[in-house]
Amino acid sequence: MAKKIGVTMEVGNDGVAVITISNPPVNSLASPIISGLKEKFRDANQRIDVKAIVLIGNNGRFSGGFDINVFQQVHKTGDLSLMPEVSVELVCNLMEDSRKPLVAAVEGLALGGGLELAMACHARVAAPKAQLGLPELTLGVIPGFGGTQRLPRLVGLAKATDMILLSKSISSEEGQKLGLIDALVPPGDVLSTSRKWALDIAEGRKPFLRSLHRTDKIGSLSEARAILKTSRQLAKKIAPNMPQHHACIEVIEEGIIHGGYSGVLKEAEVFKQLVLSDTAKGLVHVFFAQRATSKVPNVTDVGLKPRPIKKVAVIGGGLMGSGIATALLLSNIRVVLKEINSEYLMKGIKSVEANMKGLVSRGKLTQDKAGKALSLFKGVLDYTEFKDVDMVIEAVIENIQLKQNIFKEIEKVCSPHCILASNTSTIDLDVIGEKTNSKDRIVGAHFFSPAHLMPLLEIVRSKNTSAQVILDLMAVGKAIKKVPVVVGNCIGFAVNRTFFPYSQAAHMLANLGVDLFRIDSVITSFGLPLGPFQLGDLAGHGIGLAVGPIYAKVYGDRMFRSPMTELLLKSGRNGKINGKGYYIYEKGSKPKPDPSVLSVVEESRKLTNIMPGGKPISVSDKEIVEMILFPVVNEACRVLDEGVVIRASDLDIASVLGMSFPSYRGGIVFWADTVGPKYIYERLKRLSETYGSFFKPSRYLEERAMNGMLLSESKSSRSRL
Ligand SMILES: C[C@H](O)CC(=O)SCCNC(=O)CCNC(=O)[C@H](O)C(C)(C)COP(=O)(O)OP(=O)(O)OC[C@H]1O[C@@H](n2cnc3c(N)ncnc32)[C@H](O)[C@@H]1OP(=O)(O)O
Repeated sequence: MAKKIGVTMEVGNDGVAVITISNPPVNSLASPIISGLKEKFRDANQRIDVKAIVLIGNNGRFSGGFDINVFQQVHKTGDLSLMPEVSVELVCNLMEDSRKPLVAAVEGLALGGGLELAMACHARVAAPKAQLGLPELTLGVIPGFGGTQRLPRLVGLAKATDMILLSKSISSEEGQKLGLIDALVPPGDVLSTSRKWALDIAEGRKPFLRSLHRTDKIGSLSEARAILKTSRQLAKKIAPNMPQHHACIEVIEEGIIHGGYSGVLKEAEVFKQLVLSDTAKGLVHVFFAQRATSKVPNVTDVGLKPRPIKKVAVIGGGLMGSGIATALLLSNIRVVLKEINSEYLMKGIKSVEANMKGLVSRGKLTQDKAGKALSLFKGVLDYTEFKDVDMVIEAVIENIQLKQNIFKEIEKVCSPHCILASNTSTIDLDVIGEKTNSKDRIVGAHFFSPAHLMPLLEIVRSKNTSAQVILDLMAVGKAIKKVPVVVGNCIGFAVNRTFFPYSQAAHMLANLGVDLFRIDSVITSFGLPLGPFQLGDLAGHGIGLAVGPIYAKVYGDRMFRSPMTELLLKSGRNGKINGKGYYIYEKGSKPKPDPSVLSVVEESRKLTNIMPGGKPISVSDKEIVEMILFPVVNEACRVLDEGVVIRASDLDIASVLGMSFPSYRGGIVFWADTVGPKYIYERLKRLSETYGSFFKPSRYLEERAMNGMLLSESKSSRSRL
């Protein structure tokens, strides 16, 4: 059925014109909506039978904001004229300065441009629990329909900068307390109360307030300057590599100093500059890429419905198992945690409790909700409870035989429709399920540590996994607030496989004589939260040593073998777990580089003996980034070539959410396309001539570079999914 897009106006006997935005699913402000709004407001202002106006969104949602597809069009074409004129012509002139009062009837959500339209109305009536916010900075732009000016005037400068800089939305209940919402009424009364409110303004019973003209919440200039100073410090901390936060503060300041209208004009100018920034391109790409992950051919488009998953068994109460159990419990899914003895079981239970406590102490969870979640939790030592679970997630150590035995056992004790998932990060699913007759029910549920906090869930599909099982796991992933990305079966799957050269390249550079702390600092300046050495410390070097041979078996042609990890472990450094790795970890303080680790590095350098002429190489920061991340891009090319992901943008999301690759760079493939496949190919080729096959460009990269194609351009469907 075609979507009904447009703006309608109905004038009631009471003289109130109700203008309705219809653009499912979120009533985004696409170009036809904007021209429709202009037309209807003009019309309503001219008609003598209209005394007042109510603006509402169809189907219980006010508006999700400006149509983000238009940003994408602008990015593709570079044509800024695709952006309609809204801020002055529609919002200031036709709405806020209208002679007839205008009330926003807010239900569901008013985000971005949606909230900006509501703020240009002369009052706002809302239903409970509506979501209100200006999330534009997450798209690399600033609010562009006057939000930078009107929000501070309605809720105060401190709250407004907090909401805008952190893209934090609030509920209509909080909005009412702050003065953003004038009346909170039951959902069924929103329209009738709005009509009445509009007439009350028209007939002088309620004030005719124009947000942009208000000054009562702004405070004195010196107070405002103090708040903006704090905001600048916040922006520096949270977004050191992004332009929109600082730009937004400048625009807000303009309005404080020179008045709201001057602020609106500056906002429009800065908005246009930012739309075309690389940051906006990356972030808008990530917005759509994330939504694309929920479209899986032959799974989500074949009429299947997800089955309810109410009870899950988790096998193994270690770091991963307890994190997974926590994530499930937080979404009201019953969990039985199985361990092999009571000591391990107690440890697992305590970890889950500690996870909950951590969330409560950081204000992310109420004590009451933590208590409720824990009431759904049970520890067990045998399989009795498994007979009625809907899904098992195995999260034991990476040992093939152990996993094979567990799957053989659970196949017997669980019902025939129970999903059998493994949280393995490296082992082939076909091998895990080898001893069972249930290959269609076996699936990978690869969480990232800490599993109750990290947002990515890699769903690994073997050639036998059924579409229903994939769909069920996708639904569970969404229910526990993860972003599920469906990937194919190979060693390391999409994320760990793509990033396995990350630490190896770092080891190579360190063995070539580059300071390891400098490497970490260059990579964090690029935008990853942890450099490769600190990341190794966090994961624990024991794990690195254990999975190394598994990767070497299949990707041996492009491995750099460094003795550093072994030497590190020999010197008693396992990373954060035992307080000592490349860095020193002390409770309550930030990790400190440990100069004494340099003797380990020296020993490694002696053993590898790869420094040309025995002397450390000299490299720029840019070269460090290229030597660390281009091999990652190279592996991403192989992942694309082999069809391990459905589409290149899935790998972008997986890299952003699984490896914290900076979202403003759009993910690993998007970033590589920005740098240019030809440039990357040529750099890798030269590096491989100097330093060997670790850098050898893949066939996919070479083909793309030679043909002038982007890495993300899809070719024929060689997907293994
Ligand atoms: C000038 C202005 O200041 C600039 C702006 O207004 S920029 C836009 C600001 N608004 C936003 O950032 C809100 C973005 N949207 C969201 O956060 C969420 O979509 C939401 C909270 C509105 C709804 O969430 P949810 O119900 O989970 O649905 P979700 O899957 O995200 O979206 C449903 C569909 O609507 C689309 N959509 C959501 N908001 C959209 C928007 N503003 N423009 C275009 N499409 C949008 C999504 O792409 C998705 O499409 P698909 O089904 O084809 O994949």
